[in-house]
Amino acid sequence: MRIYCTKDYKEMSRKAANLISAQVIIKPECVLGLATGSTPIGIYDQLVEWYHKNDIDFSEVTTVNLDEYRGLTKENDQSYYYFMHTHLFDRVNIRPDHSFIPDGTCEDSEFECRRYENQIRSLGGIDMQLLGLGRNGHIGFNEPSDSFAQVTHCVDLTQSTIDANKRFFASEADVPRQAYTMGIGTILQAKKILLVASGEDKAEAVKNTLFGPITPYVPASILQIHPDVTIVADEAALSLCKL
Ligand SMILES: N[C@@H]1[C@@H](O)[C@H](O)[C@@H](COP(=O)(O)O)O[C@@H]1O
Repeated sequence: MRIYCTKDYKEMSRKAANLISAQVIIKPECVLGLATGSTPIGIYDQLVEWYHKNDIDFSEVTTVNLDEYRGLTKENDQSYYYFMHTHLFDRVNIRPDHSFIPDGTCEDSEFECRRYENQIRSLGGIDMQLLGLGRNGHIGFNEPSDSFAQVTHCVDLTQSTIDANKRFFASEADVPRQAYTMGIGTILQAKKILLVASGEDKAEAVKNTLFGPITPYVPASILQIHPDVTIVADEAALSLCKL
């Protein structure tokens, strides 16, 4: 596990964007696993800036997203589909038929989860998976639980996640209670994993992820056993770790 400690959010974003850009340079036809949440926004902005300077080309890249709220349409400005289009897809040359996100409107959850998992497999797996970190240690929407979920599945969001994400919605009642997410197994099969974290409110989760016991109660802790994980976090997020 490589750990980069950056001064602040801006530096974290640039460092992580550099690693993604290196992946695209090494393998232009790579499959990038992407994440949502407020943390990756600076990374996407940086990639867009480099795209305009012709320093990165997404024309052969395929993307797969970690998760999507169940029940939100693509037009809903809180859907992860909308988020990805606003922050990245509509601003660079990723081909529309080369980006995949679970379909939040599919009511048959078993069908949708199987379809999405097969989609990722048919692409040959993920070369680099970008991950944010929930305050309770969740990755994607894999919430703390008594076992690690293998494949893409439908989850009931915890109150902690609903509370953390309600800032994006008009009211708490509008926050979806369920989501489709890649499983821990899906994530761990990525060849490389890039975890980003910023701010003091992630410090406890970062400490438990990096140095705590490997337990499904801190889903990100399983990253300790993946052979190629890079963490890029700012000083505040690493403030409880003795490096
Ligand atoms: N499903 C997403 C996660 O993928 C993300 O990592 C987390 C943290 O978000 P933020 O970066 O806004 O703290 O939020 C959501 O729950």
